[in-house]
Order: sequence, then structure tokens, then C-alpha cells
Amino acid sequence: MTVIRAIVTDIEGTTSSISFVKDVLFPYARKRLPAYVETHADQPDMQHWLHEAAKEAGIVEASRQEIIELLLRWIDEDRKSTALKALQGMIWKVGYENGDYRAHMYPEVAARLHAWRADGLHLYVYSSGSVPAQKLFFHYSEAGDLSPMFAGYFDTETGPKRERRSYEQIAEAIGEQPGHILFLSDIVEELDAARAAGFRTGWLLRPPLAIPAQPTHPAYADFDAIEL
Ligand SMILES: CSCCC(=O)C(=O)COP(=O)(O)O
Ligand SMILES: [Mg+2]
Repeated sequence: MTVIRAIVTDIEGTTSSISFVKDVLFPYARKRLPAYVETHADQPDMQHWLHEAAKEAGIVEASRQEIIELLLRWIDEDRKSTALKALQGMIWKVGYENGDYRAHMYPEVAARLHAWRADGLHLYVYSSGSVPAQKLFFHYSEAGDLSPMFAGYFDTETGPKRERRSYEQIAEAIGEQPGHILFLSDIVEELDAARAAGFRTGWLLRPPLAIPAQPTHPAYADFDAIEL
């Protein structure tokens, strides 16, 4: 078995509950998105992401209202659009800073991240959430500020999470051979793509999910069960 030198972790369903993202973060952004877009419409980053959203939808000319409706539809569909994720992250920042919520962490995650760091492992995040949203998530976590644990963050600007090429790019950016990197996720298609790029994989099946008798990836109920 090769030595693991770096761990890349997904967020939703892996470090943190799906429910926190779907039932707290998504509704928070959905409710505030129309007013947020209107009040920030003259800002260059807002104009950039609205333009990117329209481009992704193949819309040549659209009113601001049409783009807002498109973005709300994408939130409902949980579309992993880079533009939507950037805009959601901008809105979530307000909520974290106001103390409206803190990011959920499964109970063993913080201590396990500290233990891996103490063992000399380099830790990274790869999520569909934007890099700024990931940094906020770990900075304002229920377990305190976990952002110092991570050496880097990757989002869909690197590429979609179900494509092998994204993991090849991450290995290159990290500067490690893929065989020395462990990718953790709750989604089999993401793990398949990472494995195709040569990564080791760990499948998080958090209770009440059951670990199958013959899982297609090494499967764990929590971070403490992970074997390096
Ligand atoms: C960065 S927090 C919000 C996560 C998010 O928006 C999302 O779509 C979850 O994606 P993941 O790749 O972490 O499962
Ligand atoms: Mg996930």
C-alpha cells in the first residue's frame, strides 16, 4: 500500500451534513438572491457572474429579472454551476458574519483533521461550493476556525467533480503523485473519477446509510474509521 501524503476532502455529506447545505444554506441564499443581485448590480464581480450564468444557459440577451429567475431555478435543481456557486458564496458571507448560522461539522472531523496535520499530512478541500464559500465554511464552523488546517482549496473552476481530468489537475497543483493522495467523498461518481486519475479513495457513508457488503470503494461511517 502506498503512503498517503495528502488528503483532499469533499464537504457536503463528507465533513458536514447534507441537511445543513440543503436546509440552511440553500434557502438562505434563495430568499436573499433577488435583492442581493439588485443592490450589487453595479459591482464588477456581480456583473461578471451574471454574465457567466447567462453564457452557461446559452442566453444571448436577458433582463436582470430573467437571470435572477434562472439562478433561482438552478438553486432548486442543485445545479453545480460555477457562477451560481460564486453568487451563493457572496450571500452566505453575510449570514456567517451576522452569526445567522455556523457550518455543521460531524463530531469527529475537527480532531481527525488536527491528527492528520500532526502526522504531517497536507489537507485540501475540493467542493462544488466556490473557494471563497469553502473558506467561510471552515472559518465559521461549529467546531471553531478550521481554515488553518487546509493548505489549499479547489472548486469547479478546476473542473467538474465527476471528471477524471479535474483530479489530474488537482494532483498537479498539489505537487503529489496521485497514488499518494486520498480523496474523500460521499458520491460514488466523484470517487470513480478520482480513482481513474490514480487517487486512493474513501467513501463516506454516514449513518443512517449502511456500508454495503462489497463496497466499490473503501467505505467508512466516519473519519475515525479511515485507514491510511
Ligand atoms: C462550500 S459550502 C456549500 C457547498 C455547496 O454549495 C455544494 O454544492 C456542495 O457540494 P459538495 O461538492 O461539497 O458536495
Ligand atoms: Mg458531497
